Amino acid sequence: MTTLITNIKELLQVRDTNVLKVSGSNMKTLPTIKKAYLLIEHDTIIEYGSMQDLTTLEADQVIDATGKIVLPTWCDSHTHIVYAGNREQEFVDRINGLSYEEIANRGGGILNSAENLQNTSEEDLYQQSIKRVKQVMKLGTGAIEIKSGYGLTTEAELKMLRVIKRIKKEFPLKVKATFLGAHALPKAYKDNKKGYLDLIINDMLPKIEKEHLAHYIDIFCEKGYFSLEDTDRLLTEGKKHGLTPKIHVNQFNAFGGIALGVKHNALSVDHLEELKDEDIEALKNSNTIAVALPSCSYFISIPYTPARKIIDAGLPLALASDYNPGTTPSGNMNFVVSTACIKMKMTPEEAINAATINAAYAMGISKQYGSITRGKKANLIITNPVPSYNYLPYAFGENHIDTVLINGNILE
Ligand SMILES: N=CN[C@@H](CCC(=O)O)C(=O)O
Ligand SMILES: [Zn+2]
Repeated sequence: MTTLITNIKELLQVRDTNVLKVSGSNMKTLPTIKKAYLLIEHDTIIEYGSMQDLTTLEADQVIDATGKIVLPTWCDSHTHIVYAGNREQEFVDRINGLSYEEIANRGGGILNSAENLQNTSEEDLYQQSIKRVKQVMKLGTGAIEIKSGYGLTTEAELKMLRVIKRIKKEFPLKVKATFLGAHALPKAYKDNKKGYLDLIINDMLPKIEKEHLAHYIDIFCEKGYFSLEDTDRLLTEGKKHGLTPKIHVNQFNAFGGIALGVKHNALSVDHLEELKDEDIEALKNSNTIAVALPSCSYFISIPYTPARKIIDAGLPLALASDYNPGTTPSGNMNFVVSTACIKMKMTPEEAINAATINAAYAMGISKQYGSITRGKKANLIITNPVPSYNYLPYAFGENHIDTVLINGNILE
């Protein structure tokens, strides 16, 4: 099966195979081809170029993209899209004056979602979660990382990871699974953090490895959750089971978690709403990418990750949704890109780079996803007719997507 897209107003993010992420001032450049075509064979991009160089219109399917922009689908490298129920009551509680921390201290927050999930069957959890997966695919997400972390018992963590595995099997988008057993201290271990970490290390990790349930290991390295010492121990143990670190860090407090992540060769350090100069220094000359989650800052009114400081220091930055029931009940990457431009002063070029090629890097898939490159997966967004790509983040809140293709197939 071949698909030819013709008359593309502008084809965005055209890259050579060897570009796996872009850093610093290079993020300001978004390579494009105006008046372009793109040819897909089965699930793969095989050719593209200027319309004037197109020699044949022969293909099983031709899509005329006159006036439209084509770009790679979003890669969402940080989500908690598998969860049960919602936390709309906490949303109202926060409007009425309670903070995220106060709600958590009352047994709400992550523990609230964990209780709900523990009482939800695997089938029900799957059904609730795939509604959101279908939604984000329509919004242009073609690859997604999904974390566990609302189970907090061996049984419930494995349930979450099996649901993620099933999503991976049943849906065409690329899925990477992350084990986040150390998301919060469950009630049963309120005064026994060591006991809970022992449970994760001695019981959960071997089972996860045996069933091949995760690629990455995460921990909420934060005051009131898990310390540097806990993080060091868990990441060391996780790596023994073949899991690469990707950690939640510097969301509310900066106390050295980024340097620790870099020490463990973490693929990404995520959140970074609080950032010190030494954190920036720690990231320099590392393979670890910073991931910002602007929808989380928006929803719970915390500072935005200082993107300018990160990029202007020559570092790469990725953007992700953080889709979860507590701090970000939205997986809309179009909103993430707009918000990064509006609130974090990222240029449209930087934001699109951050949500495609750099986001693919942050989930370890940039060899196959995140740019328009011969041989990469044909995961594409075709927009409605728009004046330019600047219009996409500019006219925020409006759906600019006409068609999404995943593995070369039009999403119905
Ligand atoms: N900060 C830790 N984890 C999630 C939120 C968890 C929750 O409140 O349910 C996050 O990334 O924002
Ligand atoms: Zn998160």
